[in-house]
Amino acid sequence: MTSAYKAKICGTTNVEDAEMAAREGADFFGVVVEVDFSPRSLTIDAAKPLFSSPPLPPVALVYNMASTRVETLIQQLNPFAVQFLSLAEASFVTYLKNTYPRVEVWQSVHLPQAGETVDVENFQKTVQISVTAGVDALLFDTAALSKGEMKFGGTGVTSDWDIVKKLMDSMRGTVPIWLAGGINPDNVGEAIDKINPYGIDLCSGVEATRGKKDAAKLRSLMTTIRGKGLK
Ligand SMILES: O=C(O)c1ccccc1NCC(=O)[C@H](O)[C@H](O)COP(=O)(O)O
Repeated sequence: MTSAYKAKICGTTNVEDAEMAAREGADFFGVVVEVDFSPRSLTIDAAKPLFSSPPLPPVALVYNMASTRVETLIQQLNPFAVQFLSLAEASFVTYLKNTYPRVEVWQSVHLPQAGETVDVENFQKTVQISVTAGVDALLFDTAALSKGEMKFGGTGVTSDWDIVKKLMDSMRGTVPIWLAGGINPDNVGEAIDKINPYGIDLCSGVEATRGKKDAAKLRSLMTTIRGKGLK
């Protein structure tokens, strides 16, 4: 039996944390690759040990990476999926799907933090373009300012879950939709109850220190996720 909700432990920087995520029952781990605004980012070379014999399907996250570099990443790391933090061109998504059929293409969509205005229609259009282009999954995350810089992920900040629900409900049944942004062991139950996503993606909410995961937080998170239903 597996949990009804998937869990992806992201911003993984070392093999020990990937193994810990697997032991605690997560389904995927994510590695941020060559993203300058992320303190958890690794170069392709530094990421190789995490991808060489992974304990879970590994996802490589990229932001505005040149298309040739994305192909180098795929050839050198052989990820389960490439997750675009910036909007991938529809033609590039189609090209990747045709050229590397075993690699999934995931697209992050960043909403402002809770309390800020959201152009829902515009988000719906963006998301529809990605789905039509053939992405395998969508991740609704939060973009937020930190120390004067806009960060597209790893913020530890939630977006407006009522708006996420509205967006998600309008896309339900197209591709799996993940919820990310400021989720932690204390609010994951409420997030699942409210949004009913395909899966939960999180990073800072299960860290002991920046870039290092915490076994107790991971266990607590996974206990709640598993308690939300079995299939
Ligand atoms: O972890 C980072 O530093 C990071 C930076 C830029 C993009 C993504 C990043 N992390 C990976 C993720 O996809 C996170 O799980 C997601 O953004 C949610 O992060 P958090 O709010 O910290 O749970």
